[in-house]
Amino acid sequence: MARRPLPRILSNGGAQLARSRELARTAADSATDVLQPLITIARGLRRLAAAARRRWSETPKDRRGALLFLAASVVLVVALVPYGPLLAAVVLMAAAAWQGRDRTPPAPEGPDDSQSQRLRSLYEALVPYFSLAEDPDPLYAHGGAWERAFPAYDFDDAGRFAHLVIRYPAHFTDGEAEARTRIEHLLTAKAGRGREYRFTWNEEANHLTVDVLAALPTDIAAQRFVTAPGETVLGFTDPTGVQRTLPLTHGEEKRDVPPVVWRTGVRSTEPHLLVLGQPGTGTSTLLRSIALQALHHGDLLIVDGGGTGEYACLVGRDGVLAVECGLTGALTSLEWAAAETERRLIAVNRARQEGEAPPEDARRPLWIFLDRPGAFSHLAAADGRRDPQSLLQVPLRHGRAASVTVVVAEQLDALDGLGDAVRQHTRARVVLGPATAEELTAALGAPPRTTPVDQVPPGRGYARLGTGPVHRLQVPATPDPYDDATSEAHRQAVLDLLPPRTTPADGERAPVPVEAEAVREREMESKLQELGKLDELDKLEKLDELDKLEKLERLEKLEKPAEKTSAEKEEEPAEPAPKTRRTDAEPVAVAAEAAPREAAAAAEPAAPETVAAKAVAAESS
Ligand SMILES: Nc1ncnc2c1ncn2[C@@H]1O[C@H](COP(=O)(O)OP(=O)(O)OP(=O)(O)O)[C@@H](O)[C@H]1O
Repeated sequence: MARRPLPRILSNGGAQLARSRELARTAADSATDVLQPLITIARGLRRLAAAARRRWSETPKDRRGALLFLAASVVLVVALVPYGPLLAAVVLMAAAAWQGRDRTPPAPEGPDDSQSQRLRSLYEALVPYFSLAEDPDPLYAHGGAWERAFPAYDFDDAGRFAHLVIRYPAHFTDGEAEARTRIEHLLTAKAGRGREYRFTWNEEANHLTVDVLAALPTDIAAQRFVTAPGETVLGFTDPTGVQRTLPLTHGEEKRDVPPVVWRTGVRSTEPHLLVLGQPGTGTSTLLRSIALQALHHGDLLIVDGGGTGEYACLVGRDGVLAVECGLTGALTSLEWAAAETERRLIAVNRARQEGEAPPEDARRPLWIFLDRPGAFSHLAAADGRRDPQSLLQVPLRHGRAASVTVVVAEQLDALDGLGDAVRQHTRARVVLGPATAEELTAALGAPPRTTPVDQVPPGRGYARLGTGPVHRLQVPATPDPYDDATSEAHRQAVLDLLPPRTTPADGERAPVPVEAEAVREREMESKLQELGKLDELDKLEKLDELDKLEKLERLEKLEKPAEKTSAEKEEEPAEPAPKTRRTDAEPVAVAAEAAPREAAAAAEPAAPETVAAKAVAAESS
């Protein structure tokens, strides 16, 4: 059956409604202008009537008769006098017009004393920078008129500058970064530190505009953002920075907030991301936020050099191929990722040559997250093994065509330790936490247009996509749900976004019947006694049952490899076992973590995952 088109109001209703609203607003404005005298007279009549009513109610009852008589006499006289009614109407209208006039007191013109004082002292401070000895008509001179130099200004309730336009002489070298920076430093100091300012230099008009920026919202929790496939929300920024807003829910409330959206995939010009920041500034949180968004359309591989278990909530989730915390696991996974990128490239090229669409398993986005690669590089160098960063070359170079995206997070001071490939190919950059203008320029490739401040909340920083502008950024709160310090609302928000677990998490076991569990626990305790680890029992009491069992298993693991000779170790297969998750029509369950884990345990006998993780943390601390 042929489908009937929607009524026009529904198909392009948005534009029509907007136009109609605009027309209605214009008509209302014009009508208000034309009818202004009538409105004033009506308002005046209302006020006169109210005054008459008040007078009547205030008059004592015994005098009301006399008042009524007086009013009636006046009406009679007016009626009898020639042109009396006409004159009375004119007088009444005039009185109403006078009473109905707009009585809002005009805003006081010009600044008050303290504001004038501020403007004058700022003017005097600028004189050495903007004056020239041989200038015949100086705009800036000691004791000169600040009114000419500051054509517009605004103060906040605390009496500090909120907005300021500064005129400067044409001879000022506004094209030189150092000259501008000098002025910006001075203005930041004079206008009050601890606030963020945006400086807009209008070189054509010789104007500098200074705006104080409001703090970015820190109360936005993780949630399903309304974005297209291939779009990732890094965080939120100023409304002037971007042309789009995202509808968000905040408890019961709904609001629109301007996002910083990063586009990945085949058409992206900045297909990989580098996140930098001081420890504790929220880099892992940003990676977790991106991972939760990426999981809707793709598969993830997470390699965590921080070793603090920040990604434990993702282990075994549908779409999460692996979460690696040890060096061997990291190397194995990244080797697989490099091979998978090559496989995808070949598949895509073959499909193109045959004039067909690339196969689904070469198009499904694959995300590689590498948190703190520097820690692994250090370990690998100490152990004489390959630097995991070198395995990122292929995904970084060819990832775009193969729908492979790399996200690297590193500490700001370790920027130089990152490999060339990482630095060259991560054209999307984020810096979180306090950073100097020089550090920001080195990391982002351009200075921010706003003044960095020393005290910022976690998740606050700057983002730059390719050669675009530097945006202020606040990452949505996406805490580790297993962290005790996480609030219940934020924990639930993250848990709601996690896909179901399809494979047992690494180290997890199927629920053990209660009896069997008790037997295992007895076994464990006797084993600990044998090992002379009785003091450990105190600590273990605090853990729940499963944790105890897990610990026992790790102890067993620690014992076994120690018995092997190094020759035996070399004989063991170190062959990587790729954890492929096929995404074509016949999905195969994630080739569970077990295989690579076993390979990892075999190839790295003296350092099982947790030990390696602790070592990494110790190395880096
Ligand atoms: N956007 C955010 N909103 C609210 N809290 C945040 C945000 N980002 C981080 N935090 C909080 O700040 C703390 C540190 O965050 P996170 O662990 O992500 O930092 P990090 O830079 O990875 O630090 P480290 O390198 O020490 O792991 C955590 O308690 C986290 O909940």
